[in-house]
Amino acid sequence: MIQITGLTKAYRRGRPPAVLDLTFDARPGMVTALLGDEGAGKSTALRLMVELERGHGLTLFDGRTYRRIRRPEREIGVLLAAGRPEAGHPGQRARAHLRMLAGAIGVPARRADDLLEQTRLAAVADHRIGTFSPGMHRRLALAAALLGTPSTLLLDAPTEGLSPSNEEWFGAFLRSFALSGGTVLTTTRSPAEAAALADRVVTLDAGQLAADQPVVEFRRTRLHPEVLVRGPQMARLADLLVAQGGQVRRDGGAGLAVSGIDRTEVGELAYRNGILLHELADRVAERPVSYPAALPGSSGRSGQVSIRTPRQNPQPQSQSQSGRTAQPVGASGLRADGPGTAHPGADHPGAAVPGEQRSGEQRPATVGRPAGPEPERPLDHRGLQAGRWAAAALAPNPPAPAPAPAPAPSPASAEHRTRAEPSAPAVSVPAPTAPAQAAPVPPAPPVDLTRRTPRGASALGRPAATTAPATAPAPAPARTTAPAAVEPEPGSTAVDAEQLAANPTDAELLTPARIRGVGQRPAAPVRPFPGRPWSAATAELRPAGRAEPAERSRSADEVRPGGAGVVDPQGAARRGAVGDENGSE
Ligand SMILES: Nc1ncnc2c1ncn2[C@@H]1O[C@H](COP(=O)(O)OP(=O)(O)OP(=O)(O)O)[C@@H](O)[C@H]1O
Repeated sequence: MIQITGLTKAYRRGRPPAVLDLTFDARPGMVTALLGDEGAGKSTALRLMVELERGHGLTLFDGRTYRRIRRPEREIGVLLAAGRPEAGHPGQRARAHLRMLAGAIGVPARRADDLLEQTRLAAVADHRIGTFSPGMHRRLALAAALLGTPSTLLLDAPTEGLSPSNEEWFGAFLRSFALSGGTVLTTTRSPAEAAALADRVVTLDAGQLAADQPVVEFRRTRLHPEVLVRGPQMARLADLLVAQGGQVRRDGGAGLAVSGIDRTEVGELAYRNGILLHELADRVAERPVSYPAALPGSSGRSGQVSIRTPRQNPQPQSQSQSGRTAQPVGASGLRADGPGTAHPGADHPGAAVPGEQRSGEQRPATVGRPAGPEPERPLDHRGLQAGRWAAAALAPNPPAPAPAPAPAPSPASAEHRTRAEPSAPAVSVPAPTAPAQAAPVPPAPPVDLTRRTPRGASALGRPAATTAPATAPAPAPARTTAPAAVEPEPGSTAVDAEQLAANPTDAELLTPARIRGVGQRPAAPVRPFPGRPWSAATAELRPAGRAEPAERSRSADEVRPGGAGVVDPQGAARRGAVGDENGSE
């Protein structure tokens, strides 16, 4: 299961974002196509998901962010856009390349051979990658993505360069992968391809979600069949077709696109009238649409991300002091708030409706997506949501309202921190007895993760020194230091703050800075030769007679052998040798 929430990326200030507040799910057992024109933001979205790009938002793979997966190569197969990284070094042979990758991830070499068979590359397995066609590159890259036997595939334009027969093979492969329970998210520019490959089609327009539809709905609203006919006498044929009740429009110089009359009839009509045809074919055309109002069926899930505090968590099945029976919750600590849609954690039947505990009413607890086809939903106006998101990101933290007394969180909440296994059934939390003197705990506001965390603030978005209001008696665990509750915005995705408090790595991980990016600069300069005094290392690398004061701070580049401003003849010779080796391969 891939749960994508509020992905946003702006490459440059003042330019429209490449991806804005993108929120949708890709579910197991299904092929989900991310469809969009050139530059719609598909590749950027995929790169954000696997944290190759800095940005806002959150992507969970079976409840974990990419960097929290211990061995991602064994769980997620990634194929990025063609033209960026080629399948491998042009001088290397396909088999050797795949075996090398297999060794790197601890997979037996025979898996590489099997995948060469599966991807129809066995015949060219010992050819150099540099001699491969674009389609072969794609298949080799797909084989590499499959090496770790992943359960999830993220594929960027996987069919680019494939021949029609290999496209067919690839479609069948994706279908069988999904049927065996795998999750597939693949991008495409072609609506017809999306309709052919996918069970669900998510349409991106200029970086924003335009529609999220089951494929049947997509076909109905976005595609229509037509007949393409070409030849030298198209004007005459057009008159005949119109007389027969068909709709005809020009397609290129010597072509007609005909709807309302099937291919056989068009062919027969042309034959009876002695009209020569060069081409006669069925095709699927895209209906012209104006985004976003024309498209129904967006997921309705909001891109807002906020941390849910313990107070706002529905409690596990236990008798609280008030005598109410609380409902079991999902394992991942992430909930569905959005109208009619589930998101992180809410796939478990039994996930409780947020607000139940606040209102004190007993309501049916299940908010997971119902089995069977999804009901049609009104279009979610993304622009409005995005505007709210931007306003929230810019606004200062809202003042906390007065604290409201509430029952203490149950010890069963420790159970909730258990992560769900991929496609695991609902986690039914046992019903422990609530502590006899459960103290009321003041609730804390949800924190918008899309807002920058100020320096010195905790991962929950407020200074760690914030103290509990007087109404919160002891015992006071760290999380009870939160101020009063703020109603989460309907439709926001919530993260269990209790989970974050108990697991500092998670808390750290979910800070906006971490979600935004990777590759922060190290605080201290890197020493070129660990163990040696800094000044000695720099002196060794500096040309004779050009000594500098030892205390001068130098960047890692300056002191690295071969770095800028450094003479390192041995290093240069080594680099030359490597270059020759590569060239001669
Ligand atoms: N590294 C970058 N720096 C600046 N702008 C970028 C960068 N990468 C992508 N963009 C811009 O972001 C937008 C989305 O690009 P992206 O590659 O994600 O689109 P795409 O839908 O994958 O397109 P295509 O189908 O052509 O691959 C485009 O306007 C593109 O120009």
